[in-house]
Amino acid sequence: MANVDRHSPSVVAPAGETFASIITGVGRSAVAVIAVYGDRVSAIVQQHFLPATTTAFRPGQIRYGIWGQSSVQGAVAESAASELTASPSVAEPSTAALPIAGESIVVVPIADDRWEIHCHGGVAATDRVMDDLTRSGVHPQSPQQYTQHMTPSVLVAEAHQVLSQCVTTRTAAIALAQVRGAMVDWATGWRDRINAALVAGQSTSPDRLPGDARLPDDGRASDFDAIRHEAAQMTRRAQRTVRLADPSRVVLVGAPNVGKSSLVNAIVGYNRSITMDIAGTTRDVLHADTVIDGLPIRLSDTAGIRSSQEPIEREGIHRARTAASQADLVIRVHEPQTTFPRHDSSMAASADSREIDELDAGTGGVPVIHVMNKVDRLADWVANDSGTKNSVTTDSVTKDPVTKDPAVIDPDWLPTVATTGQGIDDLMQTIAARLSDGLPPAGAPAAICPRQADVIAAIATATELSTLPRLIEELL
Ligand SMILES: Nc1nc2c(ncn2[C@@H]2O[C@H](COP(=O)(O)OP(=O)(O)OP(=O)(O)O)[C@@H](O)[C@H]2O)c(=O)[nH]1
Ligand SMILES: [Mg+2]
Repeated sequence: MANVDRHSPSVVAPAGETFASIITGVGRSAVAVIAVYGDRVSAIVQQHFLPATTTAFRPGQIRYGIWGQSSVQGAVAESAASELTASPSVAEPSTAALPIAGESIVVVPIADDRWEIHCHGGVAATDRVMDDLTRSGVHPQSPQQYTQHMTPSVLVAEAHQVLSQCVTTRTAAIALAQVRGAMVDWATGWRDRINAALVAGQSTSPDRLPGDARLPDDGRASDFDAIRHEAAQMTRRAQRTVRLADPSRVVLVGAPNVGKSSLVNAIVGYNRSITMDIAGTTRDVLHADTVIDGLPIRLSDTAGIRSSQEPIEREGIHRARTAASQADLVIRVHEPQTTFPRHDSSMAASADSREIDELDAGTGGVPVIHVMNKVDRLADWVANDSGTKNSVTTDSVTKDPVTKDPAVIDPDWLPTVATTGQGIDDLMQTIAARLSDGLPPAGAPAAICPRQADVIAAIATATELSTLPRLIEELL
């Protein structure tokens, strides 16, 4: 979580006072961030923090160490405090602050007057740090009061709001980068550059379109392309970043009995869904929340898709389609029997495959991971069927039923056995990797609410350089 942005909005705390505020949602996240700000922040934090290394504290560092109650109280601590405050940017760590029973934490000096303490997100750990700070004369404040102390920026206020709702370190890190000013810096940087370009270009051709080969490149065209390119990238990511506090929606869909519920149970590690060797077991959309690789995820198990006249099953299938079409990621589950079917020209079989085709069409645009479940049955299925009109050869399967031999399974499909856990780690890693594709890199600007996403989308599609300063002001 501790990625530092070079430039960050400064705090405006009353002279002589120091404040602390838990800026992540207490008990919601695995890691809590406590902002400490004001004149004496450096001295006070060092009364309690013993860093792992003894180099001087500098803004922008990430320092690991132990948080423990200081054995030094009163006048000694105060005198150390005033010395350190005199030259905070070259402060030597206080060796006087010896921890008694310490807890591993991270301290990040953001600026001379604003540090962050990253500790365990539980109530006990945050209470302890806040109590120690309060005893050292720090005034506890709510996140709202903290935001009021920040240099007024609607972007930072919005980021605080989102940060306090994030439940995992990965998502909180994205919001924290915005609290530290990633988006503010992006917007102000571009505003200054574009204003300069507009002033410089006033005497030439201010309405020139970017990339217009007939006009000489005076730098404005490439600036215009570059900001729109960056905004377009943020717009693509906005689908996910405007919902940082919510889990990613991962929906399992496929024909009945392929093992969707069994896969959900294998991923979450407990029997969330009923599984049974009867097609049509799951009737409604069932959710299970989990965290994979630091990402909050809501897995949705759904009814198997087939042609059915039964009203409850039909409604379940309708809900499955809707969930899949609104997903961040679809896990399309197959099994050997449905993937390599015997030639069955019955009305029922073709009606079922029409339903499945419709499902696949309805999830067009949503990223999909294909899973071949029940690969333990692959050899049996083909062997029992050898000599019939099956579409795979027995030879290619019996050699190694779990192989990703293209003759057996599409190489991009993940083989699993939900009932034994085989392939589940791979599946979870693939889910995390696909969801991470849509997230910004550490410290990058991100549109973290619909208002920001709308303005960024307008910047991405702007047709004239001269409209950008107004849009950027709107964002700020
Ligand atoms: N051999 C084998 N059996 C499996 C595997 N995965 C699931 N099963 C079994 O297949 C049957 C159906 O599994 P479910 O998880 O209920 O299938 P589903 O896709 O949720 O079925 P519906 O809810 O009816 O759509 C159960 O008896 C499971 O124990 C697997 O990888 N190998
Ligand atoms: Mg099921």
